[in-house]
Amino acid sequence: MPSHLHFTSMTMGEISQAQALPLIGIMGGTFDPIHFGHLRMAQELAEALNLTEVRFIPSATPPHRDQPMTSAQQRADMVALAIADNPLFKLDTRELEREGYSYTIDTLQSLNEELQGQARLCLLMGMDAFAGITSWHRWEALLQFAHIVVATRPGATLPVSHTALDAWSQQHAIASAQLLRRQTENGILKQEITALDISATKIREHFAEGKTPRYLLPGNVLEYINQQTLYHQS
Ligand SMILES: Nc1ncnc2c1ncn2[C@@H]1O[C@H](COP(=O)(O)OP(=O)(O)OP(=O)(O)O)[C@@H](O)[C@H]1O
Ligand SMILES: O=C(O)c1ccc[n+]([C@@H]2O[C@H](COP(=O)([O-])O)[C@@H](O)[C@H]2O)c1
Repeated sequence: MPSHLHFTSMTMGEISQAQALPLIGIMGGTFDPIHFGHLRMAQELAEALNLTEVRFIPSATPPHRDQPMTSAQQRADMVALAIADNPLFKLDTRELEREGYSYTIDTLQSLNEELQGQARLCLLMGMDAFAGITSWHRWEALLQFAHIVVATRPGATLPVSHTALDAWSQQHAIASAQLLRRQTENGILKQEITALDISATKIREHFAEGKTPRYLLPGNVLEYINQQTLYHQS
């Protein structure tokens, strides 16, 4: 048995019960705006991990960046439009209903309380987000509430060796999606996905330069942006 599997304190019955629980993907983001990079990542991770649903959770007040150009409600509206045709994808607005910074740990804690042990959580993120995770609020406690699944992203690299993040990643590494399903302790899985070099920053730049970001994001989201004249369109 690999050394990172710690089954000793659980009975076989408890282990198979944990393995049978549905896995829910948690896709947090600023989504300013949501684009095909987010949607494709959620789809591929859902398939790789056999997730029963993916919850898109727009951040109301992101802790580590400037306040977004659009309101939290507008970003949630765009997410709702983008995921409307996918029964696997759900919008969760709990961060819009909370005061103060939208810390992920608080979100995971409230989800776990709500689920009452009837499902397990997988926190989905791109490699760029993972590279900065040691600056997150109570980052080392995140694994108490969810697995962390890190998707590859063009331009983003693995943590540099001999850092706290590198040590943590190695200590909790899960080798494959199949092992994640079987593992009772939360861990960190790196998952290769189709490389789509799309970012919300680039999309906002397209608008600023008077170019169209068509084909980088869903058509109905682009329509909404145009209707609401978001992103400094003249
Ligand atoms: N093209 C992509 N490939 C893989 N992961 C992505 C991609 N775009 C976004 N993500 C991931 O989705 C999550 C939410 O990202 P976010 O809403 O900040 O989008 P972004 O495109 O990175 O935005 P911005 O350019 O404004 O920083 C993060 O975990 C991020 O790493
Ligand atoms: O909890 C934190 O301290 C924290 C710090 C930075 C980012 N996050 C979350 O990470 C997700 C992706 O963030 P971003 O800035 O890449 O959109 C989003 O859900 C943020 O709320 C969370």
